[in-house]
Amino acid sequence: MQAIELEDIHVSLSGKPVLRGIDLTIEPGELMTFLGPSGCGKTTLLRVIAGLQQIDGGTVSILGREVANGSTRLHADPARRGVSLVFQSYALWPHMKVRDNVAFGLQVQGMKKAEIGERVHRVLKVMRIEELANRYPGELSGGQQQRVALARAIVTEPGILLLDEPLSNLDARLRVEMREEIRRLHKELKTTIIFVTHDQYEAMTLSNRVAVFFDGRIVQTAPPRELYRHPATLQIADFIGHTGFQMNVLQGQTIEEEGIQWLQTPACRFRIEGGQLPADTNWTVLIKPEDVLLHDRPNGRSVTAVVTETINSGSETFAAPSIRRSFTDRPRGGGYRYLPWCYRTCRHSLRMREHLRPSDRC
Ligand SMILES: Nc1ncnc2c1ncn2[C@@H]1O[C@H](COP(=O)(O)OP(=O)(O)OP(=O)(O)O)[C@@H](O)[C@H]1O
Repeated sequence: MQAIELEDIHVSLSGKPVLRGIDLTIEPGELMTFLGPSGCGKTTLLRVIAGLQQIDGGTVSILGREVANGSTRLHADPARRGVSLVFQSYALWPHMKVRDNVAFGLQVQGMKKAEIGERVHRVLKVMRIEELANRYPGELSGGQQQRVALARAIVTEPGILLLDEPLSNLDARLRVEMREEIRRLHKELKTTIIFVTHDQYEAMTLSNRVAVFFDGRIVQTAPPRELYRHPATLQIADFIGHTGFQMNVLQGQTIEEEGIQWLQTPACRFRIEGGQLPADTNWTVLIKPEDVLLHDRPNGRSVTAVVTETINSGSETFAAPSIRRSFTDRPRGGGYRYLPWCYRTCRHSLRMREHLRPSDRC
């Protein structure tokens, strides 16, 4: 049985289509992220699953039970879907102590007092906030409030946990800590988790699978590594690149010389290995900055270039090597040709990282 099955979900808000035919299956115990630029419909889909948003078309099933159907107008109550939602704003009750905030959901369920006490204690321990039990939300830091919100969501032991950008209000360091916390929770509780974010780093480091949204549609669903290595479209390739540094995009054509097939681009040419491409066809070549390796002397397969600009971000130096000539025998015209961005991490080359300067040869 699947944890969640979405079939051809359509939602319009104020007459504007916001979800345009979403199909998605999430397996039990999966940690899936919804990733995409602002306004592409991630939160709306999360609200559809939680039951906070009616659908105009399609069906939603949770743990094998249909909970929404656009044709029959079925819309199961959010409280009866077995899901728990944590919003971007923690929405803790300010007049209640941490212990009471966490206990609230169990009280609503009519659980016995002794059992509530035991469960709350256990969850506070899991979230490592036992010592905060008697404080009010106003006496907590952002990260601590976030943990309380998560404790409140998991105390009812939901089969499915929905997290809507839960880390966006935290500073960089707390984000890393909370990410680890969510990963640990997922491992320990084996809950199905959907995590909404527009931060690709968060999506790539947290999830088993990522669903990439653009304009109300899911354009690719894949494990992070596959998404990174085999993006389905140029748009995804660009979105999943290094923040702030665009992918190098080259137009190329297949050519054949002495039985060897090459992909010729204005900057350089690539030998086609492991198969054949159709002859004399045009291709778009994507080169990730991190796949361009800098060497301080030619090695027979390298392209001679001059580094015209570098940007240092601390752990990495980005370089724009300008290629003077193609390494083919047929240079087309003189001068500079192309500026592929590349970057080096200290893992690859400490020396280059430290000594790289504009005008260094690479
Ligand atoms: N109540 C509403 N009425 C009309 N339009 C809405 C409403 N809520 C959301 N929208 C629109 O629906 C689209 C999708 O919104 P949604 O919040 O799902 O996007 P998102 O991908 O989660 O964005 P973000 O990352 O910024 O939170 C947006 O264009 C938004 O303006």
